[in-house]
Amino acid sequence: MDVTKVSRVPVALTIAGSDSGGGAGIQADLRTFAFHCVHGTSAVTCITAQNTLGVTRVDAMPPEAVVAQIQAVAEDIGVQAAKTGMLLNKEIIGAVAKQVELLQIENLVVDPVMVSRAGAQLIDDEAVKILRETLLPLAVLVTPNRYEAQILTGIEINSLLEMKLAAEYIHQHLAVKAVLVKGGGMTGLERGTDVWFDGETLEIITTQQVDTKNTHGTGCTLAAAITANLARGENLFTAVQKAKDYVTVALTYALDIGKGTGPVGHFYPLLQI
Ligand SMILES: Nc1ncnc2c1ncn2[C@@H]1O[C@H](COP(=O)(O)OP(=O)(O)OP(=O)(O)O)[C@@H](O)[C@H]1O
Ligand SMILES: Cc1ncc(CO)c(N)n1
Repeated sequence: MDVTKVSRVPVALTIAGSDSGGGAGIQADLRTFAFHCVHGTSAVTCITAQNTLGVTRVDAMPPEAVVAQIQAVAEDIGVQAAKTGMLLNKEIIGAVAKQVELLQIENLVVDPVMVSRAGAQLIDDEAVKILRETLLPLAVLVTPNRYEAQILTGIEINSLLEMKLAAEYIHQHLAVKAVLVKGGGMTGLERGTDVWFDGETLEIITTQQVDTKNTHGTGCTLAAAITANLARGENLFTAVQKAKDYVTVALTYALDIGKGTGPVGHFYPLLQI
């Protein structure tokens, strides 16, 4: 039998927390990379005990362990694009930012995980400050949800207009190249509509609204799909548009598991083939 070797495969790195329930974090990211035929590598920042009902415990990794994982991947395998998710504390955020700079990791997507879907703040104010000062300036894109955009801007977001104002504010004041304010946490017509701003173009990115309660991991999945598309060489805006389409299909195939908010169906679109 002939042995076929894939000699060139794009590599993406996720720097994020583990979700024992398998719906968000590292688990969602690696499945999303795999769906996009991108080799997924990871640096685990924390271990969450989590299911569809919520998070019951979080254990942080030592920052040195996070650094060692990033270095092991970057120095040998190489990284075409990377994303950060739940970074948890200021020590891990600072250490990650330093490595991204040292190893010259380009195509960095920062999903600034700060608030749980239930509205609880996951990282303290000092960690938000370090994130703003050290990591955001290194990102090609930051993807806050409604609540994270509120924390980053101080603007209360209840409408599309306020999402636009927040996107403009984040670009102007936080030294990021581009921003996508996500609308999964909005109500009414804005639910599922995102706002993109790169300093020149403000775009409303929308697909059809999916009527499901099972939306766990949508944010991780979107950022991971953008990262995978960047690793494949897409330009940033196309990477975002394609990722938005992927999340919408994955939401359509969301899994009705557990008693709470189930995860999106990362591979279920394949069942159609
Ligand atoms: N019901 C829905 N219909 C269509 N798109 C949705 C829906 N809910 C979320 N989305 C989309 O999913 C993506 C993720 O946005 P969301 O605001 O849910 O992120 P998030 O709060 O960070 O997610 P999570 O914390 O659950 O991982 C966005 O593109 C958003 O528009
Ligand atoms: C580990 C982890 N990362 C990110 C999120 C946000 O969805 C979550 N719930 N858990």
